[in-house]
Amino acid sequence: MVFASNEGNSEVGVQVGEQLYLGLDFGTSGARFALIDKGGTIHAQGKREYPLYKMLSMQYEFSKQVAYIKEASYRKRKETMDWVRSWKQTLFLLLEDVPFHLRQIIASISIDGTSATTMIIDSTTGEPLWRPFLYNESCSDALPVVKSIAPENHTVCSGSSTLCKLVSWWNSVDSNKESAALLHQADWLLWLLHGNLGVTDYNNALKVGYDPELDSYPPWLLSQPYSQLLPSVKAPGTPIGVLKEDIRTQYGFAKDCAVCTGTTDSIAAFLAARATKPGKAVTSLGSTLAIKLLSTSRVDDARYGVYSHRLDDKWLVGGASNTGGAVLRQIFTDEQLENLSEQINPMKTSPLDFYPLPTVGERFPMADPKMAPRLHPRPESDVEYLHGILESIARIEGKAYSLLKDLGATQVEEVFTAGGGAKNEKWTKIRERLLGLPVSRAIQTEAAYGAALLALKGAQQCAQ
Ligand SMILES: Nc1ncnc2c1ncn2[C@@H]1O[C@H](COP(=O)(O)OP(=O)(O)O)[C@@H](O)[C@H]1O
Ligand SMILES: O=C(CO)[C@H](O)[C@H](O)COP(=O)(O)O
Repeated sequence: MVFASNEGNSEVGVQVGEQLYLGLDFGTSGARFALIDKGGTIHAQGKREYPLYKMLSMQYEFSKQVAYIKEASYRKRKETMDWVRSWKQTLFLLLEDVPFHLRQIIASISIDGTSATTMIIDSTTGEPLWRPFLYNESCSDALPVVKSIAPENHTVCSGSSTLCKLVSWWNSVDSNKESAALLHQADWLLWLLHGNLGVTDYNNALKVGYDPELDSYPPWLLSQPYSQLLPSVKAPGTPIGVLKEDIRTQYGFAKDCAVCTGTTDSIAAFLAARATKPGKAVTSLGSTLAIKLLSTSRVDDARYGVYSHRLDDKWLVGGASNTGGAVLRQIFTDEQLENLSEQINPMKTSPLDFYPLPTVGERFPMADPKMAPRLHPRPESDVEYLHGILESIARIEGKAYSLLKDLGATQVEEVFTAGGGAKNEKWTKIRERLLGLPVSRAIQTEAAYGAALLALKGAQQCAQ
């Protein structure tokens, strides 16, 4: 646990009667919180790695001859991560990390999670009926069915979409369908706090097929038998209820502490950067590379993994590549990254041409579940190797922004960086050289800060 509080730091004292707003970010490799006041000053922040809980999972294999077999042909039991237990534990550890004396004046809470991380739960108890489908998992078995019902190149026409995960589950089980419901990771964590099942936000709902322009699920989706599992959709930062009484008393939060709808991690990172003009963009260099460009025009094209999230009256056009920090972490420790980066000349072009992926499969700017990582030949020098990887990831970023322009989005004119990679100044310079644009570290680089801004938005709605 890394914990920072501004306790004792006089200039961030809390004024009498002042209230604070808590944002929680459940990212790929860990979770964080940020506690802010209405002016955006941070009063406390912290992070937790996910505890590693293992569980035996039923690995269903299907007969290749029968598309929708009623019974699994055989089952393998293998050890797998118990994400549900890990996320739940992390949520309450983060609440414990919030300074006790500040909890009483927290007016609202919001949470962001990884996009398309899909949970099938019991609609009465909220308990999971199945293991979660993670954000980058591809359920391509469902793709033909999804493509047969959705408009051509719709956002859901990707194996990693929430809808493909829902259809894959629906076609692989025979029981529990009538009592099942779908939630996203952030929705389920928020439910643990407020207790009202079946609510999501229009950012998380995008990849199950929600249309943020119509502000509804489209008819082609509502006519499907599994549409009964879909949650109701509200704008991000909408108050859903207040903190459950048992949690409130156990942790010492205020009686009317509101719990508000959340968003996805890369949208929260965009909100944190507070980029408000079309043409401004945020690249989240976390475990993945997620791009969000503020555009006056909407662009959706699943052939390239491009989709548009709604942000009030504009569009956040972009996508998420599987390249990014996860590949770096497979090869280097954070300390090695720091030391090796120091020795890189960012003005020198690396001759190495890689496509860094942590495993097979890419989502954006090419949607290719079979794309293999390319990280060889590895040079003798680790400095040159890291330089080649950073430059190759920057080239992918450049291709992504060019693609968005070619597809009709507002031309990018400035890029802010969020996520763990934002601290790497040499990487920033490499990216600036390749993008030919101003690239800088966002003032606030943590998605948790964006989630806290959503909590602030929700509290202001409560006050109206
Ligand atoms: N100095 C650095 N240069 C480049 N990448 C870094 C550096 N330090 C950490 N990272 C990368 O940042 C990533 C973690 O960023 P973070 O935003 O916490 O990820 P996430 O929220 O997606 O789990 C790691 O994958 C790590 O490789
Ligand atoms: O890569 C990811 C996890 O970090 C998510 O896919 C990322 O959140 C992108 O999804 P969205 O654009 O819907 O936020």
